[in-house]
Amino acid sequence: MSTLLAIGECMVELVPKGVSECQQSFAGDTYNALVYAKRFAGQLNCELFSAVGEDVLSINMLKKWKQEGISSKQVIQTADHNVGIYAISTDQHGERSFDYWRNQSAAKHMMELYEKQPFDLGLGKSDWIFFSGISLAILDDASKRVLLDLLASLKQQGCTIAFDPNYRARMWQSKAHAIDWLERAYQISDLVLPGLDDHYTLFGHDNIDEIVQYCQQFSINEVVIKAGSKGMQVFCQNNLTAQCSFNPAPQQVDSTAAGDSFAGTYLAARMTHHEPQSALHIADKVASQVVQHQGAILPFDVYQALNLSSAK
Ligand SMILES: O=C(O)C(=O)C[C@H](O)[C@H](O)CO
Repeated sequence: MSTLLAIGECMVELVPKGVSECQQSFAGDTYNALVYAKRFAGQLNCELFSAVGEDVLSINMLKKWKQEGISSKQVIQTADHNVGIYAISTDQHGERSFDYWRNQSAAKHMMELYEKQPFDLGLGKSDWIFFSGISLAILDDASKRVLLDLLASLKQQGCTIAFDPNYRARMWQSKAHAIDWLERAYQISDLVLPGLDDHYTLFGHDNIDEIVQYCQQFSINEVVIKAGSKGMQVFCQNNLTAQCSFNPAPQQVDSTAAGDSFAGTYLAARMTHHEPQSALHIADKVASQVVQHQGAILPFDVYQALNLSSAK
């Protein structure tokens, strides 16, 4: 059984319902991707490397992961910090924005805790590892370095590294700070999933070709570009290998996790030997459904109704 390890932070997710109630679940970009990977390819062993607290919400979170089939063997639990929280707001077009309560979260300390950990967490047993710009942004710079060094050594041991830049401006000191770390991440990645919006904001790239050209300075095997209304394209060893035109959802309710569901499904499809073209179509289908529902994770029955088994 192949293993996909995601690295990052899962939080309590709140969707306010009126003034005094919230729909509560658990989400965070790399965790979201992992859930969608597991749903698409149940045969994969899906694990999250993170840190959580010992508070009641952290404990519930671990129970939820279990229900989703996500392993928490690689999770470090600490009594010193609690789980982070975020709340989703949506505008009239279903575009989401987030408020965060995560400055003191356990996940921010995951690399310090990892270095003090007396046991081998067995991260090197992973076949693929997925991390994001948010996985880096939550860490202080010294911990970012520890994480990237760890990933570089896991890559040497044979793990395939996948990275989604997932830029969140307010989590970085400046654009230059984000670019510096993002480029270090690109340098060690085998597969990347850049979005045109992020590349436009950070580098001024305003089309797919500019992103492809920029990526040529790194030795990335597979570049999966999400360009919104300009569609999606996959480049393997710099050659256009697959593409999919923009397929807007009939109604967008909440854009949360559109990119994460796409990334997780794409990775799971590639890990289970789908060609890029097939992986792209399936991932797009999942993302179009995700934006029609509130919150990051689709209810299981809604996911099942997508009937992706015919694509397997
Ligand atoms: O913004 C973050 O850090 C999150 O991980 C929350 C959301 O689940 C994620 O951004 C959706 O893509």
